[in-house]
Amino acid sequence: MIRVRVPATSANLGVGYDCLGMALTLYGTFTFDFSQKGIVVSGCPKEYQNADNLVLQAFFSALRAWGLPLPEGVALQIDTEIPVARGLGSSASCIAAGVLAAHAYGRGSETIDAQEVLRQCLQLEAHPDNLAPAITGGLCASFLSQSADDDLPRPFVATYPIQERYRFVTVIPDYEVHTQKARTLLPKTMRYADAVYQMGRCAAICKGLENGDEDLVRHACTDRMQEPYRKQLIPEYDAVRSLAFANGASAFYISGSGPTMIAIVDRSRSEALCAQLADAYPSWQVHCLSAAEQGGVVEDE
Ligand SMILES: Nc1ncnc2c1ncn2[C@@H]1O[C@H](COP(=O)(O)OP(=O)(O)O)[C@@H](O)[C@H]1O
Ligand SMILES: N[C@@H](CCOP(=O)(O)O)C(=O)O
Repeated sequence: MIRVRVPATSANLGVGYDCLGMALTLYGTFTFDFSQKGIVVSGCPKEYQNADNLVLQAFFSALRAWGLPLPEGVALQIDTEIPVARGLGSSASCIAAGVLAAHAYGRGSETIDAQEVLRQCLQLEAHPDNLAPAITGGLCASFLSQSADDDLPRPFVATYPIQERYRFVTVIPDYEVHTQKARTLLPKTMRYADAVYQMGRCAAICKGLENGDEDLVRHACTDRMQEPYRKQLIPEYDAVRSLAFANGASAFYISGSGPTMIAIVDRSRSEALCAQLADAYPSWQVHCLSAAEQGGVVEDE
């Protein structure tokens, strides 16, 4: 039996499209039992209860890539707090869980090489922004680079701890947005001046989250690259944003490709803000989360 716990992740942080992401204290647990033949999947929506399940795809593709023996059967039980297609990295959590389980299954207690695990995960999701923090925890700035002797692009990840004072009030609408669809809304090119606007903010928000500079975070967290195009998928975006700022938020952004929205706030104001948003949207989930320092782990039985 192998059990893997993986955090939810919030990609982009508004201004870091496809390169920033952080782990949050909301978790999925994936339990693999190899005692019987055949494939059984439980604990997830019916449409994923089959051998095409993303967790199993990641598990088997990693075993094959590493030349490790395959089990004759897997019973996979999924217990997750991470909602599907809401912008909290459910797909990355599935992929990270599958690859970490393959490592534990085939390589036992051998030390995990996070870069190799991430490289394998990238076979199933091309952008590392959710996958990097799902594996390493914290706030990650990531990119891919391929030199002449690399067969595949190599991921590089800079990890920042997040100041304890911050809370991430996470507002999860009761409808889905699929990442592939949200990506089709984005333009193919960007003006030079907008790239300059974006780069400074993308670098600065990492420092502001690390050192607790709320004012820096507030001014850095204003995106021109994807939020203006995607907010049309979230009819309540403007109202939620206004309510968040009226109740003490320092910054506000669409998590990943949405529809979840996150208000960054000092912990002293976080419970009140959470209560306001939960009152305003009673059929939605509203959580007051912290940054998760730890990424995916194989738990002892
Ligand atoms: N428990 C699960 N089992 C299998 N596949 C899942 C599970 N949860 C999510 N997925 C896959 O991830 C997809 C959602 O990913 P995506 O659209 O990127 O949204 P997000 O990652 O923000 O939740 C689903 O359509 C499905 O393919
Ligand atoms: N950078 C990606 C992130 C998608 O995150 P998800 O949690 O919505 O899958 C994007 O913005 O498309």
